[in-house]
Amino acid sequence: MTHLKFYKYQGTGNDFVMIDNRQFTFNQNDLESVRKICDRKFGIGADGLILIQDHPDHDFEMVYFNADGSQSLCGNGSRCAVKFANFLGIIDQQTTFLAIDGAHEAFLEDDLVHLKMGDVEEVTIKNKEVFINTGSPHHIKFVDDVEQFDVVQEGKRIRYMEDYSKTGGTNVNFVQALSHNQVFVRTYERGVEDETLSCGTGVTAVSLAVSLKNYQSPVHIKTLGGDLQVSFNKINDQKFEEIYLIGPAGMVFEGSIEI
Ligand SMILES: N[C@@H](CCC[C@H](N)C(=O)O)C(=O)O
Repeated sequence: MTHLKFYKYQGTGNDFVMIDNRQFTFNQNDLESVRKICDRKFGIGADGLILIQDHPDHDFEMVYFNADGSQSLCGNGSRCAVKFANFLGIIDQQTTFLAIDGAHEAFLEDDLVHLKMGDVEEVTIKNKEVFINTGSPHHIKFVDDVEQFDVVQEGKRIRYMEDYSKTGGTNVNFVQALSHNQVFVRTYERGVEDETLSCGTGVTAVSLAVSLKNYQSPVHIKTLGGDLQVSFNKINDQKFEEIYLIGPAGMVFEGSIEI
């Protein structure tokens, strides 16, 4: 048994167990422990687990796991990692850190984390639905009343659709237009296999998708866990640069667990 110190963070309700792993106290190949720690009945409970580690060329490295132990880019998790790195004294107000999809810049301003996402070079449209990879894969479906929509049932169906199953599946976002430049988004997340209260890479993909319907940067996004903004430079309908995911993130509690 090992005594592991952890911190619990949330970014618009997407919640994560954070571990300062600069001394390699947690074995990143121990996926059974990742799953146990994230379990809401037998562990701490979280949508994902994040390790903060030293890196020779960047301020830090963020290693992200979904609750089931799989890995991908997490936008909200990255915003929490920036706040955690600031709390640990690794960074001040701005940073460059490494994530699974490459280096990301970020800065803190007025309690919001501004996270620079990777450029997007491909937008796929099929039957009025959209697919965009923003570091993680996202299917986007427009609905009339997202509050009443069965996100879990329809999300599960699309997540395992044949087109996606060959490439590891997809996250699924359901979007309702609220007013000009505002949308309400609910997301079914792969790796959590449930709806989460918000998804950063998801709302980023949605913002780029609605720019094809003449929404302008910054797009304002309402989620069940709070409000986010996404700003971007649209080169054309396929190509986007200078993409920023902007929103709050913070520590909820800290503690230790036996693993
Ligand atoms: N919650 C995340 C996305 C995490 C990764 C996703 N579940 C996947 O496996 O693709 C976010 O805020 O971006």
